[in-house]
Amino acid sequence: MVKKKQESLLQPPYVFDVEWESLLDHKPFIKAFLSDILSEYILRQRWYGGKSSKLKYIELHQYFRIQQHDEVYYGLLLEINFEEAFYQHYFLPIAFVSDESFAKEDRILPLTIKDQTGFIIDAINLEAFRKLVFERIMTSLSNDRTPVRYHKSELFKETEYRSSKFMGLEQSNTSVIINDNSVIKFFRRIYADKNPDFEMSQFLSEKKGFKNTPAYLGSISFIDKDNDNITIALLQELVPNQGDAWEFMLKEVHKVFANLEYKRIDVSRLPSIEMFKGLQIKDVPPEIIDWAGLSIFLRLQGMARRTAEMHIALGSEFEDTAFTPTHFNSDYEVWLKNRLLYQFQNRLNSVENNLHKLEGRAAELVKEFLERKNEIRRRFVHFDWTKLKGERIRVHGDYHLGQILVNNEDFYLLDFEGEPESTIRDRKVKHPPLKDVAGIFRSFHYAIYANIFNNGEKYPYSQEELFKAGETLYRFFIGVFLDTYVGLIQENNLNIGYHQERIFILKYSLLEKAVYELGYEMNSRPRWAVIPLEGILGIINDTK
Ligand SMILES: Nc1ncnc2c1ncn2[C@@H]1O[C@H](COP(=O)(O)OP(=O)(O)O)[C@@H](O)[C@H]1O
Ligand SMILES: O=P(O)(O)O[C@H]1O[C@H](CO)[C@@H](O[C@H]2O[C@H](CO)[C@@H](O)[C@H](O)[C@H]2O)[C@H](O)[C@H]1O
Repeated sequence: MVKKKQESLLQPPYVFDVEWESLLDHKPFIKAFLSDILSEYILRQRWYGGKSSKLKYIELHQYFRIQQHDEVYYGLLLEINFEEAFYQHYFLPIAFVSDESFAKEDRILPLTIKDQTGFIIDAINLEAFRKLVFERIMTSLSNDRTPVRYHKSELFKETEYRSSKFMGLEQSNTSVIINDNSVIKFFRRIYADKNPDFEMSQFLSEKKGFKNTPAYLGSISFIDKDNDNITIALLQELVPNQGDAWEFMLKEVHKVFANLEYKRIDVSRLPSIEMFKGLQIKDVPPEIIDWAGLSIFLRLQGMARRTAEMHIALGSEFEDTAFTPTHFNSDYEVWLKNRLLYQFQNRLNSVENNLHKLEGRAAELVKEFLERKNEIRRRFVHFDWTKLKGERIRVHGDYHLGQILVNNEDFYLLDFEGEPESTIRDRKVKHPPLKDVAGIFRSFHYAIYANIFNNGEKYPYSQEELFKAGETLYRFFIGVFLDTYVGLIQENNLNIGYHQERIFILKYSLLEKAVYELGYEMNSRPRWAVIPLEGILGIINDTK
C-alpha cells in the first residue's frame, strides 16, 4: 500500500545489517522498499505508463540476479496494482553503488548495508551493467537454459564492448546506444509473453531478410516460474538517420502550405480527386504538382514501397503459426466488434468526463461527435466477414509517421510493440494489412492539421481555405501512396481483397484509428483532440 508519511515502514537513515547479496531475501527491507520507496520513485519515471490510474500497492512479482564475480545486479519484475484498473508489470534492474558520483539524478534509495554506505540506483545508469549485458549477449550459448536467457543473432558481428550512452529521446522504454552502432532497448512495461517488438524484429530482419528495419542483433528474456518467456531487452542495429518521418512530413507540409501564397494559388480552383483513387505520378494534375512539388510525391511512393515490402515479408510465412496468413472468420468479426464497441464507449466516457478541457473548434466538433454517437457505433457493427476475401496477417499495429526513420532518401520502420492500450494477446491478432496503411493515412491527416493549427496564421488564407487545401492535399497523398502500395502487394500475390473490399477496410480502419487517437489525445494532450475529432467527423460525413 502507498502509506501516508507517518505510517512509513522505512525511516532515514536507512540501515540494514544485511549484505547486498542477500538484501532481496530480507523481508523487512523488501516490504518497506516496495511500499515507501518504489511507489513514489515509479511515479516520477518517464517510462511509467500507469499515471492515469491510482496506484494501490506494488508487489515484487519475481526477481533474478545478473552476476559476474562480485558484481551483483537484480532484475526486479514489479507488479503494480491499481485502485480501479488492471495490474501492470514493470522491469527495473537495480544496482548498489557507493560512489557519490553515480546517477546523481536517478537515485532510488540512499542506504547503509553492513557498514557500507551507498545508493540503490537503476542499473541501466551504470556502464558496468550495460557492458555486462552486452557481453552476455555476445557470448551467449544457443542452448542456454538458465532463467535469464541471452540470445545472439547471426547478424551480430561485434567482438568487443567499447562504449555506451543513453539514446536520450522521449520514449516509453529505455534505450542505450552501444559501440555507436547498436541500440539496446530495455523494455519497462513487460508482459508474460514474448514482446511483439522482439518477435517482429527477429522475424522480419533475421528470418525474412527485410532490410528496412533495424537488423535484429539479440535479446534478453526471463523464463518466469510459470514458464512464460518474458522479453526484457532487444538489441538492434543503430540506423543512421536525419530524424523521423513525422518531423520530415511536418516540414514538407509547411513548405507546401507556404507555396499557396508564393505561387498565388486560388484554393477554390485546385482540382480534387475521389477519395482512395490510386494515382500514378503522371495522373496527378499539373496544378497539384506545381503547388506541392514533385519530390513529396516521390518520397510518398518510397514510403509506400517500404510499407508494402514489410507486409509482403509478414505475409510470406508457411510454418511458424504466429505468422502464417489466415482469412476472415466469424470469431474475428465478433472479437473486432466487441473490442471496438468497448473502445468507443471508453472514448465517449473519457470525452464526457473531460468536456471542460476542450475549447474552440474542438468543443464544437465534440458536440457533433456526441450527437452522432449512434451513427459511429453502427459503422463499427457494420462488418460482415463473409464479404471479405482478403488475407489477415501480423501487422505493425501502431503504424504512424513517428515509427519511421528517415535515412537519406530511404525509410526504416520500427517499434513493433503494438498499440499501447491493447493486451499483449490482442496485439498478436492477425489483421488486414490495410489497417497499417490506414494508420499512416491518419498520420498524414495529423501532419496536415497539426500544420494548419500551428502555423495557420503564417499563411494569408482563411482557415476554411486552409482546411480545403489540406483535404485536397490529403487525397493526393493517399492516392499516390495507394497506387504504389497496392501495385507492389498484388505483384507479390498478397491478397488484400477486391477494390470495394479494400475501400471498406480502409474506411473502417481509419475510423477505428481516429477513435483510438481521440482517447490517446484526451489522456495525453487534450489540445490535440481536435485532430482526431476532425478525422472522425470527416470519415462519417464522407459518403463517397
Ligand atoms: N535501431 C534504431 N536506430 C536508430 N534510432 C532508433 C533505433 N531504435 C529507436 N530509435 C530512436 O528512438 C526512438 C524511440 O524508439 P522506439 O523503438 O519507438 O522506443 P519506445 O518503444 O521506447 O517508444 C525512435 O523514434 C528513434 O528515433
Ligand atoms: O508512443 P507510440 O509511438 O506507441 O504511439 C502513441 O503516441 C503517438 C504520439 O506520439 C500517437 O500518434 C498520434 O500522434 C502522431 C503525431 O504525434 C500522429 O502521427 C499519429 O498519426 C497519431 O496516431 C499514437 O497513436 C500512440 O499510440
